[in-house]
Amino acid sequence: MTDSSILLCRDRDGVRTLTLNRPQRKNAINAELWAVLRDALVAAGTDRAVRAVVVTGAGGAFSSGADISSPSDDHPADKMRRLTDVALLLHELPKPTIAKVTGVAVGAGWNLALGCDFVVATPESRFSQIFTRRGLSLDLGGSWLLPKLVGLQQAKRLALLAEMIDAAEAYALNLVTWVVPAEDIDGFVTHLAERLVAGPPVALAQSKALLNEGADRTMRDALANEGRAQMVNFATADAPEAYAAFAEKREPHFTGRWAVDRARDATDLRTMDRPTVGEVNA
Ligand SMILES: CCCCCCCCCCCCC/C=C/C(=O)SCCNC(=O)CCNC(=O)[C@H](O)C(C)(C)COP(=O)(O)OP(=O)(O)OC[C@H]1O[C@@H](n2cnc3c(N)ncnc32)[C@H](O)[C@@H]1OP(=O)(O)O
Repeated sequence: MTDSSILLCRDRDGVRTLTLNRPQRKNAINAELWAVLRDALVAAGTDRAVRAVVVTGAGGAFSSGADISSPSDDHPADKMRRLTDVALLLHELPKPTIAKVTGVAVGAGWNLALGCDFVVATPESRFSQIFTRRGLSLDLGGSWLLPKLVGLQQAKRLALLAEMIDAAEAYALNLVTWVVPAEDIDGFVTHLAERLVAGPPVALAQSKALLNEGADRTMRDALANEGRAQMVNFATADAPEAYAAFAEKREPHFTGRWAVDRARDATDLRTMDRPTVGEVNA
């Protein structure tokens, strides 16, 4: 498990919590923190004991985006590659991700939160696509995420005007999933993560990928993708377990293993071609 003083990694009951830990800079992300965050996302994606990931910030802020306190000497292209790596790893992580936002989330800091599957914020949280105030434009996937979440015109309003908005407005714009009182947010996120950990890992990963890709597909292609995903789900032990649990009127216990060889994990979908049922049962 990757751990460093600027990114804290904590595991509990299948939930890995990654905490940006540069509170003196509102958790601004410098070159070192981009690199550590990238490694932590790779580790979370491949560690089969990790069933859900929470990303948050220390010291009452989520993240103030890229560190602009001093011009770093690494090449801008290297910076952009690091941001690209983090954005894609987060987007394609085959596990549910939750951004727990207290305080500010601006620039790449906000898009780090939006790159998670769920955003939980407090009423005091504040958000800004602040880039243009720094002579920059959107990054960390903001140009893909914002139009999908709020529509093109509101995305341009947020990006071109770089306004600071509060959690209530962010929620109204579908940019926050839940707004929770500050005193309740830790318990809320813990319970949400527990619900996700109890789910079928393969089906959750498939559902996330289908929805991430679905909006850009034709209905015909989306249905074909759903069929392929369902074939994989049916090849795991989780589908028959769910049916048996229903018949026996009990809660299912999902493992994310193949039906034929229950010792084999099926959760490492990213590193293998999505097999058809025939291949798995061969
Ligand atoms: C292929 C070729 C490509 C070429 C491209 C070249 C481009 C180069 C590559 C660029 C890659 C990066 C892309 C950019 C991503 C971004 O995220 S840009 C946006 C950066 N972030 C900001 O501009 C936010 C700056 N901060 C603020 O506006 C405010 O701090 C706040 C977040 C609104 C909070 O305000 P407040 O609560 O009043 O706190 P402050 O007192 O302002 O801050 C407390 C201390 O923290 C320091 N700090 C805050 N934010 C940052 C930051 N982002 N970087 C560094 N330090 C920060 C702030 O200075 C205070 O410090 P002290 O004064 O020492 O107390």
